[in-house]
Amino acid sequence: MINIAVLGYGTIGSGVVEVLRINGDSIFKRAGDEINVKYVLDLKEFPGDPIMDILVHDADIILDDPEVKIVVEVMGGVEPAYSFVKKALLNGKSVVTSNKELVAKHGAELLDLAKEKNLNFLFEASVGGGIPIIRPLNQSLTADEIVEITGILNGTTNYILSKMSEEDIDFETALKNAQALGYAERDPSADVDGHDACRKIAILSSLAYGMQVDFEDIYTEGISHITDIDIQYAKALKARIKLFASSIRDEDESVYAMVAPVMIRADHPLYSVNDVFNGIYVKGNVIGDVMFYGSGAGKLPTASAVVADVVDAAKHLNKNIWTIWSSKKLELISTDRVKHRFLVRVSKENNTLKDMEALFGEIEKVPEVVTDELAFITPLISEKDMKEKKEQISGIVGSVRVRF
Ligand SMILES: NC(=O)C1=CN([C@@H]2O[C@H](COP(=O)(O)OP(=O)(O)OC[C@H]3O[C@@H](n4cnc5c(N)ncnc54)[C@H](OP(=O)(O)O)[C@@H]3O)[C@@H](O)[C@H]2O)C=CC1
Ligand SMILES: N[C@@H](CC=O)C(=O)O
Repeated sequence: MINIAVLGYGTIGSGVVEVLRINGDSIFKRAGDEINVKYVLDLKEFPGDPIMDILVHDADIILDDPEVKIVVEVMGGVEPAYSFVKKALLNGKSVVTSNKELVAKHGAELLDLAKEKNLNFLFEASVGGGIPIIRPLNQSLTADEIVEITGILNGTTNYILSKMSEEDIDFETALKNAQALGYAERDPSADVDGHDACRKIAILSSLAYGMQVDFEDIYTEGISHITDIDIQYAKALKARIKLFASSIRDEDESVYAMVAPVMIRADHPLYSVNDVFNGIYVKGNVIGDVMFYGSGAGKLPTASAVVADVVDAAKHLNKNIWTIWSSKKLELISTDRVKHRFLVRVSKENNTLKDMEALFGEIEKVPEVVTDELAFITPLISEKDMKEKKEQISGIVGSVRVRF
C-alpha cells in the first residue's frame, strides 16, 4: 500500500479523492499497489464527508509522517504551497501538483531538488487540465527540436468567448458560470487578464527549450477588452476570437512568446476548440505538426491528470524521472518585430477610410457592424509599427490580431 496525502480539498482535491474511489481497482493494477489517501489537509471542515476521518489542519502532520510517500498539492498559490512542497521533497516524499503558479515560479528548483533526492516532482495537470502535454514533451517528443507551441491554454476564457459568440451570453454572466463550474482561478482576473495562460506557456516553453522562461518576460494581453461588438465583427468575417498563447523559436535559436486574443477562421486547427476545451499545437523540426485536445479545466478531467501523476510517482518511488528544465534563464526576444494583420475599429467622426489607407497602405474593408464606426483589416504589420500607428489615430475604438 502506498500512502499519499492531498493538500487542499477544493475542486481538484475533492476530484482526486473521487477519481481514486471510482477507479481504485484499475489504478491499483496500473500503479502495482493500492493507493491509500492517508490524510487530507484543508482549512475548513467538511461535515458529513467521509474525508472528515482523515482531515487535518496542520501540514506538518503530513510532512513529518514517514509513511506518506507522495504529497498531492492542489491548494493553489505560491505560499504556503512552495514551503509545503519543498519540505515534502526534503523529507523524502515525491510531489504531484496542479499549481501552475508554483510550477512557473519554482519549477526548475523543485525539479532539481527532486532529482537530488531521487524523488519526483510531477505537474501534468498544471497545463491543459486533463490533456497529456507535459509527459509528451518530456518523454515522447524527445527526438525533436521544438520550434513552436501555440495553444488555447485557458479553459475559462475559452468558455467565456465561446458563450459570448455562440449563445450571445454577456461576459459577466459567462464568467460567473465558469466560476460556478469550478473552471476559474480563485482570483478570476488571472484567467481574464491572460496571466494563467502566460504561466502555462512559460512552463511549456521551459520544458521545450530546457531553460527557465520567466513568465514575467512574456507579452500578455487578456480578453477583458473584447466586447460583444468585437464578437459581431468576428462573426461578420466568419471568424472566432480565441486567446492564444504562443512560443516560437526562430532559426537563429531566438525565442519569443506572447499571449493575446486572435481572430481565426475555420481553416485554423484551433478554430473548433470551444467551451472549456483546450487545444495545443506543437511543431517539431522532425515530426512536424502534433495536436493535443481535451478538457482544459474542471474537477474530474484535471483530477485525472493529477492521479495519473500519482500512479507515475508510485511506479517510480525511488527513481527520478529526468526532466530537462535548467534554472539557466532563456532571454526572450521582444515581440516588437512579430507581424500580424489587425482588425481595427475607428470612429467615423474622426476618420475616413482614405486616412486609414494613407496610414496603413492597402487595407481590407470589413462589413459594417456599428453605424458610427469604420472597421478594416491592416496588411501584415509589426507589433512595434502597429503600436506607433495606433497612437496617431484619434478615435480608435479597438483592435484585434487576425490570423487569416
Ligand atoms: N479548477 C480547475 O479547473 C483547475 C485548477 N488548477 C489548479 O489547481 C489548484 C487548485 O485549484 P482548485 O481546486 O480549483 O482550487 P480551490 O480553491 O477550489 O481549492 C483549493 C483548496 O485548498 C484549500 N487551501 C488553500 N490554502 C490552504 C492552506 N494553506 N492549507 C490548507 N488548505 C488550503 C482551500 O481552502 P479555502 O477555500 O478555505 O481557502 C480550498 O479548499 C490551483 O493551483 C489551480 O490553479 C489546475 C487545473 C485546473
Ligand atoms: N482557471 C484555469 C484552470 C485550469 O488550469 C483555466 O480556466 O484554464
